[in-house]
Amino acid sequence: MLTISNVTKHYGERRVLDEVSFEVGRGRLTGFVGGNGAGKTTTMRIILGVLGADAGEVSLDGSPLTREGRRRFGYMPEERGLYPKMKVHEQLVYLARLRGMRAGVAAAKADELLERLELHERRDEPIEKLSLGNQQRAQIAAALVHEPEVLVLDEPFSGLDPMAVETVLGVLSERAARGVPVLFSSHQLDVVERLCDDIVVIADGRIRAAGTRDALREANAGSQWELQVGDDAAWVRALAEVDVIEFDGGYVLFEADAHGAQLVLQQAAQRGEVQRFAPRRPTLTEIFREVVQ
Ligand SMILES: Nc1ncnc2c1ncn2[C@@H]1O[C@H](COP(=O)(O)OP(=O)(O)OP(=O)(O)O)[C@@H](O)[C@H]1O
Repeated sequence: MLTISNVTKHYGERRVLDEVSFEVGRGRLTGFVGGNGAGKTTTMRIILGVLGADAGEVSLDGSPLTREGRRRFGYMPEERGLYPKMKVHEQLVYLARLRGMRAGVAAAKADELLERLELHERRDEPIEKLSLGNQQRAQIAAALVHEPEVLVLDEPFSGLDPMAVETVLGVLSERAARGVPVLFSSHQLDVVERLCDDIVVIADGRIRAAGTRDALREANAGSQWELQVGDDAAWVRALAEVDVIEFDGGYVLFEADAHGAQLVLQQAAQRGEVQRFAPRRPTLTEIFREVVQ
């Protein structure tokens, strides 16, 4: 497990990270979300050791990270930075070799990844000749080619079309399934919500929420409820204890306290078949709005 403990960072007088703590579990995809300037890139750079923290610690399985340990990390930086004139495959092999991989293994890994990321036909083209989406895939390949033990990716999905998002997600999920902690930042909350096991929300340099997706949705569930009955549910609108938000035939979304919700359930059961009754879980976008305020 990758553990970030009480990391604080200042730029001049400005505190851009304030006691940031969270964990990235093995075998899990963890989404790191926050608005522009929230502190995601700074945190990731500190994890990678590219930037020093003023205070706090990053450890892997309980041991503080060393320079040597970080060589086994895979990082896709925000500023990207492959060599524009170097051919895709050649570049991947070069990067893998820098991390100590033998030439033959590096070449095989590069081919395998290019195949997997559907970039194989471009293997001998210089990076600068690729479309932006394909450059992005090459960047992802560069972060993965040396079989890293930990993966940290800054906005890996930005600029990818929906098919490419699925392809990249497949590759990252495979790595996670092999026990690699995977942390990636994203502005695309719908993508994070769909893809991630765990979510970390940062705003103004402070962690506002962290945990499994389901636990976050549970914890931030308000007082909204959903009812689906076999017959018409118009009667719910007449109850004083309830505010109906949405109504469509047998479906009602309403707001009520626990007592009001029980009343609705009892009446629904007396009237006929209850097909579904549950608190409504908020979407990640709603949670995000709530916790960053
Ligand atoms: N080198 C620097 N010198 C001074 N301030 C910096 C520097 N790098 C980042 N900052 C500031 O630190 C804060 C956090 O920036 P950071 O890049 O970590 O945010 P982010 O969450 O990655 O944002 P984005 O989603 O826009 O990339 C911002 O207010 C930014 O202006």
